[in-house]
Parts: sequence; structure tokens; C-alpha cells
Amino acid sequence: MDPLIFSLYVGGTFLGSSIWYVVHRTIPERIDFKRYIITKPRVGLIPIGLAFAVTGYILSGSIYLFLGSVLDSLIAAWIGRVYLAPISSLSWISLPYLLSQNPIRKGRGVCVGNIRRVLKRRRTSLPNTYRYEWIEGEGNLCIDLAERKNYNSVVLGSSGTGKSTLVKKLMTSLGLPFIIFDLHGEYSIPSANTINLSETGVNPLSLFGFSPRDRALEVAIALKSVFNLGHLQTMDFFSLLLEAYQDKGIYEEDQRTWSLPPPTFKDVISLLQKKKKLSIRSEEMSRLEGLETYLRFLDSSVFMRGEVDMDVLIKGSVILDFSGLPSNEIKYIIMITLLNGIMHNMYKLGGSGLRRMIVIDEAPFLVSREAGERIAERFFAEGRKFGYGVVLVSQTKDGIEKAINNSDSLFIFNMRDPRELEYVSKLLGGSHPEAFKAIYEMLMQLNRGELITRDSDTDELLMVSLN
Ligand SMILES: Nc1ncnc2c1ncn2[C@@H]1O[C@H](COP(=O)(O)OP(=O)(O)OP(=O)(O)O)[C@@H](O)[C@H]1O
Repeated sequence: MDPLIFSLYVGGTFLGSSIWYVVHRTIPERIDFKRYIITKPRVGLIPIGLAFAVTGYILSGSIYLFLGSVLDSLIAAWIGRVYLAPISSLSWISLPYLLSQNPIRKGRGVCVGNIRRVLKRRRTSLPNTYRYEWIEGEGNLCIDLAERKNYNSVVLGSSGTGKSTLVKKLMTSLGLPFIIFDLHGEYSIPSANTINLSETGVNPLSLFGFSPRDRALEVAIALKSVFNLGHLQTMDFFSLLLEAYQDKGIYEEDQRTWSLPPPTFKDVISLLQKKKKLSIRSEEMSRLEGLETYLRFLDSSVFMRGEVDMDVLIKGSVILDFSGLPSNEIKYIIMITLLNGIMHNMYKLGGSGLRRMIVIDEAPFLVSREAGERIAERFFAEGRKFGYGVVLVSQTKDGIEKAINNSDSLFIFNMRDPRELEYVSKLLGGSHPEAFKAIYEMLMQLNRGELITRDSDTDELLMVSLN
């Protein structure tokens, strides 16, 4: 190689790197070539860059400078910013600068917001020290749930920060049927069918295709969760429910009987009263009376007002409005019942590929108690196999830490509680104190409709504003 050209190359690269360092006071940690693979080039920019390259060649007559300019033009096209195209005339001098730029993302899947900032790790001039800074970002945040390791997501943020807005955007754009468990009646999506659960009942003792033993156990655990029962009372409920199924001719061993009409809580109370009449020991009597108190509490007319049409629930897009139900205990039992019905259908239909979304708003209400935790864990663990994606929405991490660790997508809105801020900053920033600080500060500054999430392609943290 011509020594003059070689020194131009070395000098140019040095000059370009120095300009970068003077501007940013840090050194880019590495050139991430993966981002060029995941980014679509803006082909229209190539001729503009090449025009500058040719002009440079005509003026300098150097093929090496020309090659540097061609390389610059291609990189500028991949970065996708028009104002970078003329820079290619600087050939090798501008190469380090161009390599340090963030390409505009290709955006696969459903685009829900604009990328405002990207968290970058930079090496400082001191050995083994890094600085984290939020640099300007460009492009759309697009989510391709189908491509992810699992289809589970968690949306966290204080009240009124934009969580349900994101969920609505996702649900309406994914083009998949969805079920939203809406505790406060906040969701309204024109394309979805809203079921007001205070008008349409559900029988918690429906089998949904499960065996009477499985259902009796699930319901007993739900009652345990709701009323904080001890083991003994839970087992008593289990036996009583099993007996109530048998009273209706539904037997564990005979699967044909599983489709018979199930008992209701009223039937269980009648059974209990019969048992009370037969009981001779006062200890047994007081145990049965204890159970009766709970059953009477649950013997709400809500459970009697017909049945949610499982077909509608399974096939279409549905918002389940829990806001009109009289107590949290009844809400909880209906929630568990419907989730069991959905789960049964999931097992029955099988299948693969993302085909249905379930959104649980105010997720700690469900998962902070045993019955809800069990069913949420099953959906989280097995959902992908059956094409079900679960979105948990919460104002707090409390009670859903396990789900956060097991979900592939996290969307974090502004959080006010320092404890929450600390948890999330540690979760996203790892052990590096500088990363922790950068994330903590950004989380506090987020406005309504702004969130932080991890780019599934580059693993970078992005600050995004919903569009
Ligand atoms: N990007 C945005 N720009 C402007 N306003 C927004 C944006 N995103 C959401 N909002 C508005 O902020 C308000 C609260 O949003 P949203 O209901 O989504 O919050 P939330 O986190 O779900 O609240 P909560 O926890 O109380 O249910 C709504 O009125 C919504 O229209």
C-alpha cells in the first residue's frame, strides 16, 4: 500500500477517534456488528453517499480514499440518517464516527412508541472503568412477541403513568384474540366484547373438563387463599366439595359423568346441613358450622346469574369487567374459576405459535395468594407451548417478583416509591453502580406515557415514549 495512503488511513482514523473522545469523553466499548444485521439499510441513501465518494475521487484521484468513502456510504445507509451521507466524503476520517452511531431500528412486530434514548456503556480513559449514558435514540419500539423466548410480559409503573394505554395498544395491534381481566373497569376497546361479571355469573364449581378431584382441590385452595384457612379446614372443604360432586352423580373414576351439571354453593350448603343433622359429636358440629359461615358468605347471587359463555371467552377478544362485583373474595374466586376454564381450553386445543393473549391487570391481587400464584405460574410456564402469552400489569413489584424474573419483556413506567425504583434499577442495571444510577435517575424523570424496556435484539435499554 502507498505509504501516503496508509498514513492517511491511520491519521484519519486517529483524528476521527479523537473527535469522538473530545465530544463524549469516553471510548465506545465495542463495535456491535449485530446491529447492522438486525437493521434494514435505507437504500436511497447509498447513491447520495456514492455521489460524494465519486466527487472525492475526482478531486483526489485516490482509489483508497474512494474505497473509504464507499464504505462510509454503506454504513451511513445502514444507520439510516440522511445528514450522515455527505460525511462519507471524508473517507477514512469519518469512519470511526460513523461506526459509533446508532442505526435506526428495523422494527419488527407491533410498533407502540418512539425510541427517545438508548443507554450506552462507554469505557473511560481509566482502565476497567465505565460510564453509562443515555444517548439520543431514533426509530420505533416494535415488539415481536412471537419471536421471544417466552410470550410473557410484565408492565410495571405507578398509577396513571400509561400502563393500560400500552396494553390497549398492544392488544389492538397484535391482531390476536385477547382476554383482559379488568379489576377496576378501566379498559374499553371497541373491537372487544366487554362482559360485566356482576351481571353474568359463573359457577366456581364448574369442572371445565377437569376431574372432580382436581376441581375440588383447586376450589379448596382458592377458598384457603381467600379466607386464610388452615390445612384442616382446607381439607374439610376438599372432602365436602368432592362429596357434593358425587351427590350430583359426578364421579372421579367415570369420566362420562364429568359433563353432568355441577353442584352450586347452594347445593354444598344443603349437603353441609344434612351432615350437621347427622353429626353427633360437638367437635364435628363446630367444624361444619365454621365451613358454613364461609359458604354462606360465598352464596352470593352473583354465582347464580347464568354462566359466562366459555365459547365467547375462548374464541373472541374479551374484557372481563370485575368492577361491579360486591367483594374482593368473590372477585378472586371468579377470577380463579375463569382462569381454570381458560386453562382447560388451552390444554384441550393444544397448538403452537402465539395465538392468544391474557392480560391480568392489578396482578398482585391474583398472584400474591396461593391459588392465583399456582395458576399464574402454570400459564407462565406452559403458555408458550400452547401459544398463550400472559401480560401482568402492576403498580408494584411486590408479589410478582417471580413472574418478573420469568418474563421475556418488561415495560417499566415511572415509579415513585424509592423501594420500587431501587428494585427495578438493580434488575435492569445489574451490579454496576453507574448503570444503576443512570436507570434510577431516568425512571424518576419519566413522564406520563414514557417507559424503559430492553431491546430484545441488541439487549440495550431504551427509553421510549408511547405514540
Ligand atoms: N403517551 C401519552 N401521552 C399523553 N397522555 C398519555 C400517554 N399515555 C397515557 N396517557 C394518558 O395518561 C392517563 C393515564 O394513563 P393510563 O390509564 O394508561 O395509566 P395507568 O398506568 O394504566 O393508570 P392506573 O394504574 O391508574 O390504571 C390517561 O388519561 C391516558 O390517556
